[in-house]
Amino acid sequence: MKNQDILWGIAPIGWRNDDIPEIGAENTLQHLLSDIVVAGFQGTEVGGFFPGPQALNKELGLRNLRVAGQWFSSFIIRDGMEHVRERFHSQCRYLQEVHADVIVVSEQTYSVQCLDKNVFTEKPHFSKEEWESLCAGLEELGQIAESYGLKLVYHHHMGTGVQTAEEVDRLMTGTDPRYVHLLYDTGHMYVSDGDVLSLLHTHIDRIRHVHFKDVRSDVLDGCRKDGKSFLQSFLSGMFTVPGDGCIDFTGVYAALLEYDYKGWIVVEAEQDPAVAHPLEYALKARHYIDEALLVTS
Ligand SMILES: O=C1C[C@@H](O)[C@H](O)[C@@H](O)C1=O
Ligand SMILES: [Co+2]
Repeated sequence: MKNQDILWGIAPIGWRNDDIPEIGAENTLQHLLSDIVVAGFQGTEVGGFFPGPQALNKELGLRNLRVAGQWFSSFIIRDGMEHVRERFHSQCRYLQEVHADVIVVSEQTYSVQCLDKNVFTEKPHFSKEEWESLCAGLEELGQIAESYGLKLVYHHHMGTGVQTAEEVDRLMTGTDPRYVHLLYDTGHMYVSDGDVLSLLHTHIDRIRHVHFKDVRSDVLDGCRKDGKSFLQSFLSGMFTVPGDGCIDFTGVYAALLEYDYKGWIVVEAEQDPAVAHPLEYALKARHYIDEALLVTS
């Protein structure tokens, strides 16, 4: 059964968001992890508020949960590798101790992800030299990750220099497939390019981690029209859980199975937890996965 090669997770981002740490701050680790068990997921990703490895392993073990990975903001272009390496080693060490599979890297040089700028028109573009240093730096980080038993998966992201399918192509072409893998995030690709399947078909050989994020198209249109920032857009409800928006996840999931994808699919839907009840949305996602994806595969 191909389904068994896939682990289903849900990210803490619906409960608490590292991009705006004050929202959902009342949600404790124990609360989050217990909600994840109630909703029937096998694991999660590490949030900024998570404790050290010993305390985290204890809470995970009590609930039979696993950690898939954690986000790492790199500034290879802005700061150079000498400033990135040590921080990367330290995060890999942590992830190894909590038995994670991937480290999720996003180059944040010139990023408008957390700035009050129009995310639809003000994304950065890297020069030829910047692309070269980014690709070389990521290859080095990928080798470091391997030495800790982790895969470096690159996260294409709205408002950054690696956002569009064309930019992902450039990154994949410029890096060694042994060390630099790809995280496929449906929500970011839909908002950026309006199409989620092309990237999947083109780069399936590099995809080692998946984020299932859905998009409310009416909210997206409004945010685009109003020139909202990334943070304003998600607070307005641009993203939601799979099955609740406009992306056809049946096609995406069928393609992943067809290509024999093995690894995590993590539901990742950042919304304001004061508006979208995190457990309610986690259950909604689980119901959709069970009824629309798993029954037909
Ligand atoms: O994987 C992710 C991590 C978040 O920090 C980010 O802002 C979100 O959009 C995402 O896709
Ligand atoms: Co993501």
